[in-house]
Amino acid sequence: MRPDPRTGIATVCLSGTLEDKLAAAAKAGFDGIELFENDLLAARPGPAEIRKRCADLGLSIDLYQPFRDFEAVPPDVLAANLRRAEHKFDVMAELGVDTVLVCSSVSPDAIDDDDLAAEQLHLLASRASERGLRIAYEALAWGRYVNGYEHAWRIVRRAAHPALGVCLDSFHILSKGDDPRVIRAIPGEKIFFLQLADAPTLPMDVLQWSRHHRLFPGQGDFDLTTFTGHVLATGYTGPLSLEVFNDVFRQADPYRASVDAMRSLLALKDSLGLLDIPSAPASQGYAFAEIVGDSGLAALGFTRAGVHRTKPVELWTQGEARVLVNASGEPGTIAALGITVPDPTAAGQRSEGMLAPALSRTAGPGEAALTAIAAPDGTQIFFCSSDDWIEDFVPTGESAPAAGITGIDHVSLTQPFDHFDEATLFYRSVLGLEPGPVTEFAAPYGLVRGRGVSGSGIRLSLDAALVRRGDWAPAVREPQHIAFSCDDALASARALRTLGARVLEIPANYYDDLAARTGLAAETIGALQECSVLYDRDARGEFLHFYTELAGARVFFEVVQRIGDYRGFGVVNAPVRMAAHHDARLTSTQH
Ligand SMILES: O=C(O)c1ccc(O)c(O)c1
Ligand SMILES: [Mg+2]
Repeated sequence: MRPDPRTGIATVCLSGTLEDKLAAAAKAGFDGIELFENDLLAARPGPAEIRKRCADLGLSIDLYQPFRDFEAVPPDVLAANLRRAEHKFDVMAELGVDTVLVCSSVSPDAIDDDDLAAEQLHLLASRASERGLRIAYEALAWGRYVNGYEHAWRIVRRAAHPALGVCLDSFHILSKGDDPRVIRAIPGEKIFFLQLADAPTLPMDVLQWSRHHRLFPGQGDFDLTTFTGHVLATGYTGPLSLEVFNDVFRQADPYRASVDAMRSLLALKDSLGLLDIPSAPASQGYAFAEIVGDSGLAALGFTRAGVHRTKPVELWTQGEARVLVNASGEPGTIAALGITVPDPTAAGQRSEGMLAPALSRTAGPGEAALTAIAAPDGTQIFFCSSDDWIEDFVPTGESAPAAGITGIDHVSLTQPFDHFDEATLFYRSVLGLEPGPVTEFAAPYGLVRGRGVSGSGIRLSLDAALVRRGDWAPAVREPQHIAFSCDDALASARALRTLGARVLEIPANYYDDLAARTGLAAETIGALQECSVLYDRDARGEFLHFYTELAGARVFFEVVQRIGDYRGFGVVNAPVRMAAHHDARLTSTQH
């Protein structure tokens, strides 16, 4: 195995005072930091004291940043810039940091002349090296003349000073679509620093994109595994350091954000084969989903198959679908998911390696001891091997008429907006689920962002309200739901009605539009409408689905039929579903 690179995080990623940021980064296990100048300027302790604070916390200060608008300027500006630099060098000496990031100029004073830039950077590097310091030159994607890393490297090569190298920042390189393979042509010892950031693909101004929408690796659309692989292939031995400007992270609890950040580097290292932990479990699907409170599952054709030996929990089954109904806990929530994996111990070790909080469980004598972890939204995830856990339930011998439900298709978990990206990365890194595309839609009370994460037998749909809501929107959290699979949605909808289930009624307007949109035969539309079944299709197949009204305070059920290889979740229909649920909620509270 290759040597394990050190980890770093820029203080600009985190919220709070500099002291808060340092404490959080150290507690999350980072080896070092990039000290962002503004964080130093606003701090009460002086540079020497900060140096000591970092040393006490076991953090090295790996980079001082940024130094702006230095190169390729007229002589009078150069003199002022060198004066400015000497002052920074004094501060760096006190801090005990040896590398300063110089980002490419955005100044109107700058001149489009690589020779001049090289000459002046050479001068700066000589001044730095007299004091044992180094200059890492970074091309900002919006630099006035230098805005690509190959250009920055050409200038560094031309300057030919041992104290001058490049700083590579994945955002500036990948946001512009530059080819990262050329990195391999740079000698590792000339890469003085590596900054890592992911981002969603957004067709917008690159400066705004960079300053507000960066994400930790694995949360966005960039391929950071390949990118980092190129950098490590050069022999680069510096830290993998995160530089993520993100409005949400900058308001978040800095420790929680630091753990999320550290998880992103662990997952990145894992994807590069640099981590010695078990790989993500090859799950075989849902063992169970657990809800709290009265569920109305009987009307869905479920049988109360067992009662737990020691806990107030019932096992309800239909086909391969198994739902645990827990009488204790916060009513109307999805409390837990059970996932069948080949090796629960290995899955637990991986979870621990990815910083997932382990839950301690009390198993009675002879009961299955399940490995459990907590997802960011508090949902408990149990790793089950085979179906041993079912032995914990005493069979009731009851049986009830079924409604064609065959299993659990997916579970939809509503996320607090601020933890949406954290949740995606959590499921990706801990369970190996692959995120699908991000979708956004206008729901009755605002925009909602949704994203599916799925892999071997497990599908989760995550969604979050896009902006914080004011007084107008109802003060309820969006409900969560379990979607069951079936082979014939129309037949199941009819069976459920017969059993007395409250199927969510869909307005006629929806079916008018559906006819126009799909060209489905009138009889088909009529049957869908009669059963309040919604419809979607993609290039791979079709999707028929319907919903129940809210069963508890925050839980409802969906029944879905996938035809062909349809991979989505019927997101186009979500606004209609949400409006219908809201209607149903109003109607039930008025009665
Ligand atoms: O947005 C900026 O100004 C900025 C500063 C320093 C960096 O390393 C960077 O990538 C961007
Ligand atoms: Mg940068």
